[in-house]
Amino acid sequence: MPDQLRIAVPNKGQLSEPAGAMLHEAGYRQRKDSRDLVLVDPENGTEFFFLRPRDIAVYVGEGILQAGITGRDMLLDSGAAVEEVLPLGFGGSTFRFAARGGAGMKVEDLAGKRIATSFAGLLKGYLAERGVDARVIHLDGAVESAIQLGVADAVADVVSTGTTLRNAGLEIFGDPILESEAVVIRQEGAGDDPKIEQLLRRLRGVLVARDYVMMDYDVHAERLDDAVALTPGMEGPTVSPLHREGWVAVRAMVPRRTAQAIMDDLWEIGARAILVTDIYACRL
Ligand SMILES: Nc1ncnc2c1ncn2[C@@H]1O[C@H](COP(=O)(O)OP(=O)(O)OP(=O)(O)O)[C@@H](O)[C@H]1O
Ligand SMILES: O=P(O)(O)OC[C@H]1O[C@H](OP(=O)(O)OP(=O)(O)O)[C@H](O)[C@@H]1O
Ligand SMILES: [Mg+2]
Repeated sequence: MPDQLRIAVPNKGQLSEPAGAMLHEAGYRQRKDSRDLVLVDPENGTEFFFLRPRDIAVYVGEGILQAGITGRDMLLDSGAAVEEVLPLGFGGSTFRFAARGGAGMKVEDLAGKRIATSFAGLLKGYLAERGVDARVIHLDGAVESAIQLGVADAVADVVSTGTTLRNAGLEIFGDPILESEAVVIRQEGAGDDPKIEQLLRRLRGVLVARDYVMMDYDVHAERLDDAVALTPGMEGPTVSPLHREGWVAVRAMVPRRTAQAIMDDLWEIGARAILVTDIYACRL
């Protein structure tokens, strides 16, 4: 079926489960068995290919698959002809330098040193941009052992909580090399594709449904302007008359993160019957 949309999804690792969950929330079928390599979703005219996150940019860059989900760090490391089209808000990490604890190493000290990493392309690009002449030692993983074992003087690695580096007796130094998260990628310069646009609209809908809640409340009409200032909504809140004289009902989307604080403020201006509900899905 030539007009099927073909999408690459991480088959394992940190991005696999959250990527599957997000696609599921966006209305796509997801695999039941984590060993499945392909999943056909005929209702949505889409095929999902489960691949190593590191390889996804290659498949998309070669034009074999029309879009993929991978980490921004992996996309930049690959050097493939792909572009980021939508950040997805999970798989967040930073890519950082680290050295032996107490060594007090600085980025300027890296000249002439050996730096171990699994992201050689990304690191070489960063060093070249800053004119730092260091030797990059490319390892497949477990980079945090490289200093202890004497193969490198510093490492550049993925950091989330920092526990892995700390446990290896290493200390972060310098500014973050990169802030990464899971992203949707497409081939560079690929033209408009209505099926991709639909996928992106669905995923944006999931992001909004995760980040926002629906708030309903009643307030005296005299305080409506103050209330609207607290809950401006997307295009302005819906305001409906209430049977009770002088009162109105208001409905607006608000950020989930600040919902409790907004309820406190609404209460202060006399709003009552304040209700918050989840948004199951949306298209803005
Ligand atoms: N602890 C973490 N927390 C959040 N995101 C992470 C973490 N570790 C890695 N990532 C991100 O997840 C993406 C994929 O990394 P992952 O570690 O799953 O792949 P990998 O290292 O190639 O696979 P494996 O760990 O199975 O060898 C990268 O973009 C990375 O930034
Ligand atoms: O800062 P932290 O919270 O400790 O997380 C960072 C670690 O997580 C990832 O490892 P992963 O579990 O993917 O194992 P890997 O080394 O096999 O990639 C990454 O490669 C770091 O080593
Ligand atoms: Mg890993």
